[in-house]
Formats: sequence, structure tokens, C-alpha cells
Amino acid sequence: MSSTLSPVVPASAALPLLVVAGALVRGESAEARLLLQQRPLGKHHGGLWEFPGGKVEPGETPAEALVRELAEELGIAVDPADCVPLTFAVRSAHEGLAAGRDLVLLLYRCAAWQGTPVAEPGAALQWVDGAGLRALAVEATMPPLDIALCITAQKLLEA
Ligand SMILES: Nc1nc2c([nH]c(=O)n2[C@H]2C[C@H](O)[C@@H](COP(=O)(O)OP(=O)(O)OP(=O)(O)O)O2)c(=O)[nH]1
Repeated sequence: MSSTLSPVVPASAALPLLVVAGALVRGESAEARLLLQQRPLGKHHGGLWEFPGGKVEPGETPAEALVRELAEELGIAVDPADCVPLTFAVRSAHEGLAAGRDLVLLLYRCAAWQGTPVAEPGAALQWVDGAGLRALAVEATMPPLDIALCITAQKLLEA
């Protein structure tokens, strides 16, 4: 191979931003609902509905980060063993991310926790059924990355 070829990822490029989020599901069959959180106004994607979660900090595993974020944002305690990888989505920096880095979002299914989710100041929560989730995706009231995640999350709500 020629030594003049550029590597796919230049050594100088920033690593992707790793974000974890939880698809918290309660109830079964027709009663199944997913928890969505509205991002506080003033934050990136402010006012849009997303899966609760946040960035993985240095030294954390993704599951540890999710447990921490769910405790911080919702005040619930989740066992890492109850965080089951569900799907992921990737957004390129070229698609308009302010930080200028690719973003990889790992979505976990969580069906067990302790406590009752409570929104942080400035945020809001809603439990959606399949129709509610579709409506948010179609109306683009979710971050672009979440539209892709919803296709899989929707299956958690199917009878
Ligand atoms: N939590 C979450 N973030 C998402 C989703 N979809 C999506 O594009 N994002 C983006 C928005 C943000 O750019 C990034 C998450 O950052 P964040 O601001 O929530 O992370 P954080 O809780 O660590 O926040 P901070 O303390 O740094 O303010 O991922 C989603 O469904 N959930």
C-alpha cells in the first residue's frame, strides 16, 4: 500500500463524543410506556424530547455513566445489570454539531429501577406510548439522532 494514502481517521482528529441514554420502559403490551425528557431551554437541542442520559466521563464505563446520569437527572437508582444495550446511532460532525466532533449515542433498555423519576429544574418528563413516540419523531421535536433510535425503541412498545 502506498505510504501517501491518508488514513481514514487522521491522527489529529478528535475522538467521537460518547453519549449514553436510557430507554426506560414501564408496563407491558398495550400499557407499555417509554420515558422521555425535554431538554432545558438554553442547552444544545433545548426544548426537544430525548432519552435521559448524557456524556460518558473519563474513567467511566458506558453503563456506569448511564447509572450516574439517571441518578443525577431523574433521581432514580438503576443497577448496571438492568441496563441492556439496545441500539446505537452516530452523527457526523459535518451534520452541524456545535462541538465539531462526531457523536456516538448508545441507547440502553432499562426496565427496573428504584425511586420515581422526577424532572430536574427546567426539564420536563412524559411517558409516551407508541403513537406518542411516533408523533414526536414525525414532528421532529426530538434531536435528529433520536429519530433513528426511535425505530428500535418503538419495538419496546409493541404488544
Ligand atoms: N442525553 C441525550 N443526549 C442526546 C440525545 N440525542 C442527542 O442527540 N443527544 C446529544 C445532546 C448533547 O449534545 C449530547 C448529550 O449531552 P448532555 O448535555 O445531555 O450531556 P451531559 O448531561 O453530560 O451535560 P452537561 O453536564 O455537559 O451539560 O448528546 C438523547 O436522546 N439523550
